Amino acid sequence: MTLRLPAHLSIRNGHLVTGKHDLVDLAERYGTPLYVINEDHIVSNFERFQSALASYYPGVQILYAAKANGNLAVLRALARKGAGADVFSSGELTLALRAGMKPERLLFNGTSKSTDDLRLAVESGVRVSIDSIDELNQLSKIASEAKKTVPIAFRVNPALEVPTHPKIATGLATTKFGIPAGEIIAAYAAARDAPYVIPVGMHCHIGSQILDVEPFARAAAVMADLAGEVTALGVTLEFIDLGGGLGVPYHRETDVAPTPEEYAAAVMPVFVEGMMKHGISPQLWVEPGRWLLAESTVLLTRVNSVKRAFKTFANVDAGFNLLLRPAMYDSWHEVIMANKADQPGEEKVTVAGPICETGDIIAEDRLLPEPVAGDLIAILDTGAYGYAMASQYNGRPRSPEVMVKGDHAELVRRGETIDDLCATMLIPSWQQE
Ligand SMILES: Cc1ncc(COP(=O)(O)O)c(C=O)c1O
Ligand SMILES: N[C@@H](CCCC[NH3+])C(=O)O
Repeated sequence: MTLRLPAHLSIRNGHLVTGKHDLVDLAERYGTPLYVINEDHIVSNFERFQSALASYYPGVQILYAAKANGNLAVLRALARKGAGADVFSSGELTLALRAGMKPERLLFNGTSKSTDDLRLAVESGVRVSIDSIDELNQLSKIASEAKKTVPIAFRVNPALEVPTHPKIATGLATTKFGIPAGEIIAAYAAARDAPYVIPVGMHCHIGSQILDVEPFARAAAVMADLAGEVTALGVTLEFIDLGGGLGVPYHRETDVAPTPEEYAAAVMPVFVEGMMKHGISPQLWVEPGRWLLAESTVLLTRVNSVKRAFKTFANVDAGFNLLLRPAMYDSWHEVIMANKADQPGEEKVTVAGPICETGDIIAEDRLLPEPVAGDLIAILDTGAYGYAMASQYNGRPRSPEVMVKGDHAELVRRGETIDDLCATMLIPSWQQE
């Protein structure tokens, strides 16, 4: 089996290597489990995504979906290239600002923002994507008290079916996301009349891990039509945000994933024609997360023991505490024996995590070199929604993250310790005698 490896990975002296860095050496140096992020790969993905779109339309702004991995080093790598961010909480908003992103390039998304969230949005000068009329009224009140005008967008629910896992399809009529397209004009009219908010944008996001470009083109058409209607209402749209969602080929042998160029070729003519038809030229914003990050990162995990019982289990030190996707969405991640990367697969191996749950299986029945305790397994394509969804379940401190760039390799998040597990806990007074 020859896998199509992500561009930053190669095999040298039998070891899996990212850029110039031997992953077996990095695991020795930093211990396992360990996330290893390749910054060069992220930056080159960013540049490629941006130029694919910019070749059709001048005002393109990429807002990285910070939920994919909110590490400051990742945000900063992208901020230095001019990225903004889609932020979905006060935490993500603050991280993006601390990473150096400009407030006017941040869109504060979310279906359920608290009063504190809305206050922070007003204070920090970001754009806010509003998800209901109730939220519009709350924001208007808070902004009026602060006497500060807030630029807003509405999140449109375009009622589109998309081919992806039902848990990550966000543009269906029945999901919790957005305002139905049929009610959007009334929402802009309300915003136009509400004090201290100014409608300047329109937002949608139809779902994630979408491997077909056609739904994105349909969403662009819906948005262009609505933009025409909103403009007729007297609103000046400064941006239209088509969200993220472009998928990656997790099944590296079989998945056919659209490139950013194919995405652009499907979406941009629809978008550009719509803008010309309505005589407007807002910026185009997009919010990729997975496409920028997924392939940049491997999760290294050590084999603690091997058990041959019914099937061959390689019991490793990373489970769904560190990579939830297989347990949550039955997701597929390729696994490679990083210390035997040039050896052929000989045995069907099930890579099982250390968590006390039957579902804690990272990869099932994969042809790998015969495993022994001490082997190092690399789980590929774990840069998006990997560490970001990690937990301390089963009393397991979260792993470190290392970033590599050219010759450099440095920790960008230290590993938690067992003391960290207790650090936020308090013993109640009645237990202290
Ligand atoms: C509002 C919003 N924007 C962008 C994204 C990023 O999606 P993806 O990582 O699939 O590009 C998401 C996640 O699905 C999202 O909810
Ligand atoms: N967490 C999901 C993606 C969610 C996208 C956010 N709306 C995944 O791992 O695939």
